[in-house]
Amino acid sequence: MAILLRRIPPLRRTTSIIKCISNLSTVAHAAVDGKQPTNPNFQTHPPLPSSSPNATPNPNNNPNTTTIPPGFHASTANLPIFTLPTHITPSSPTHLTLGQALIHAWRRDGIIQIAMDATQRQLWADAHAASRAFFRRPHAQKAACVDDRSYAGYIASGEEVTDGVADYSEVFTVTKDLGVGDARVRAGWPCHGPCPWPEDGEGEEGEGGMREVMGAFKRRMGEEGERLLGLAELGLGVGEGALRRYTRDGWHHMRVLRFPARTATNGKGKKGRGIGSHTDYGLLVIAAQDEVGGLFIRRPSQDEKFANWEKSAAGLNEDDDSWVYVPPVEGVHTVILGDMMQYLTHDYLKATPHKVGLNTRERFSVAYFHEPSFQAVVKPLEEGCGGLGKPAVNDTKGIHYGTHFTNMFLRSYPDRITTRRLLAEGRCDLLKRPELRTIGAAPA
Ligand SMILES: O=C(O)CCC(=O)C(=O)O
Ligand SMILES: [Fe+2]
Repeated sequence: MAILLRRIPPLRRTTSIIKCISNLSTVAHAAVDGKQPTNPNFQTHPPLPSSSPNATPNPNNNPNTTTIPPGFHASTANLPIFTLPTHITPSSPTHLTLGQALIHAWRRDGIIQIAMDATQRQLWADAHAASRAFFRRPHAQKAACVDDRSYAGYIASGEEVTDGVADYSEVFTVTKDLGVGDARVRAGWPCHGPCPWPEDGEGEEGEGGMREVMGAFKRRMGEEGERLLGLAELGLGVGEGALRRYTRDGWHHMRVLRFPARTATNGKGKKGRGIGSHTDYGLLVIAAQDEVGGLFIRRPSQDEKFANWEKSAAGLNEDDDSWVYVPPVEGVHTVILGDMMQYLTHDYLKATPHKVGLNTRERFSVAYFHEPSFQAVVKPLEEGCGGLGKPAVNDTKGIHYGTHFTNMFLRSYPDRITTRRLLAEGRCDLLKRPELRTIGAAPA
């Protein structure tokens, strides 16, 4: 189906200062924006095809401003919904056009929506139910789900810190589930260890438990992540595998999140703030949210410069008015970009700053992070690839993803047992070892 080329609806005002932006076509968008995000170092990317395969306008067509959390002033996004093919064929003109449309949408909006298929809808329903059941457990049971080698497991409301302020999110993090016998765990690799599932030690067989449900959800998200990267390679014109070479043995992880109602917090954070403004670390963040609403993003802008791997982008512009509210749309995943995508593409695709506000009711979401391997040294894509042109910085050293991930988790969880053990045992030094830099590292 085609993206409809239509006139932008007039800006509508609701009781609060909510602007309605239609993102249904490049032409319409340019009318709002007046400009496409550009980097003077790069050639202009081909324009978004006016009719793009596999993209439908949001059937709501009226962006749902009614779910915006109280106290927030923001535009409301009305994003097209893309449908992904089951397999990517690099020689397919249709897939090329779709890849270009995705790249354009990310550069324009900072976020895209992907239609869930029937299996994904079921997996999300199961994950949502398992999440509700987990967070309903007594605090002592949840708090027991920690491990001092990995960052997997429970994070209480107020335990995570973004830009020095406690987040009200309550989280169950899923990282690669590695037993204590695993060679990497035995060698003390930072962040490597078991995932402490709530059903462990409860004598259940595990069927239908959190491990199984979240595992199935995560695997399916992983397939979607690979398809999206395949399409992104086509859309960027960077050659098959230019992005996916990093995701072999990817350090994919997931955050299962609950946000309390704004009136039901424990007082450790800031009123109405669920998670502060931040960018995430890797390539893609694929997320599902329930019907409550709370996610805000910032669209890419030439005026906003940040590089989270050099200097924390957390808290950036958190309280200004230029945020875009992403209303929940049933049956879609949203996909935003992470730091490594920004670095790889020399800022052509920027990491998407986002934050979460607390609503009048509790909210549940799951964010899946499609990442490079922990051992990957990520290098900017080569000069001359597709529309990328000349890198802004001649950077040949690259970024070791495992180090970036570890730094981000040390910063977010200063008091966690995992952080204390990691620092006490001086295990960050291991991150420099050649066996932790086996993908994309310069030959010794
Ligand atoms: O809840 C959401 O929609 C986003 C959560 C998020 O930003 C995160 O977990 O990093
Ligand atoms: Fe995030």
